[in-house]
Amino acid sequence: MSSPFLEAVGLACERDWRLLFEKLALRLEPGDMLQIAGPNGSGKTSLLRLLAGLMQPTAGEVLLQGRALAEQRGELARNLLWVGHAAGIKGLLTADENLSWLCALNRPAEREAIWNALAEVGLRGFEDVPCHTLSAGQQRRVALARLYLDPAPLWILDEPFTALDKHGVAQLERHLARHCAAGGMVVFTTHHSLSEKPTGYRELDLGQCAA
Ligand SMILES: Nc1ncnc2c1ncn2[C@@H]1O[C@H](COP(=O)(O)OP(=O)(O)OP(=O)(O)O)[C@@H](O)[C@H]1O
Repeated sequence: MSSPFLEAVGLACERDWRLLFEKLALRLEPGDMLQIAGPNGSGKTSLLRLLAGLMQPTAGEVLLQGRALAEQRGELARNLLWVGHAAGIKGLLTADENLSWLCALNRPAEREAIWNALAEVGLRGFEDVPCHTLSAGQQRRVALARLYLDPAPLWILDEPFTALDKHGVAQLERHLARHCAAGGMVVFTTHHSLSEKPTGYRELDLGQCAA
């Protein structure tokens, strides 16, 4: 039997000497969408950071295609797109410049592709203005434009719906569902309840896994 795309085994996470969760297991296969739920402070962001290889677990391990994350740098960058809670956007750079350098870290993107992605997220006409002049929702949209540029199969998204208006929320829900329908995978946190759930949708409630 082949390994799952992403797997967590016996995962424990301690922060500031507090055990947030332990013995946590999960598996992700193409088409899966996993929503991490739970109260404030239950460890949702911490779990996403563990799955993205940005933090080391207190116990257990995360495997990407059967191999420990820690052993995989190039594969990780090719397979995984991380969009954190903070939009990660530099205020002095334009939307175009922000996306150029964010993409350059993994897969450089052509200017035309960047402008098309910005149009997809409703930012036509805002490509060349410094991001500090954009609203919070528009800055979030700049960060989310990466979901139209990066072919990584696994998206790990921390509170992607934050600051989006109703139309933006609906559009992002559709885009995530389409990604899963095409064989991609999404792991995300949100306090928002999805109105569109693909077949592979599951929820993991950290409130129920508290140590
Ligand atoms: N950088 C850090 N250093 C030490 N402790 C941290 C750090 N970041 C978070 N924590 C602690 O870890 C716990 C879980 O935080 P985390 O951000 O993972 O929770 P969360 O479920 O995502 O919360 P929220 O719903 O408020 O976003 C909290 O008690 C928090 O104080």
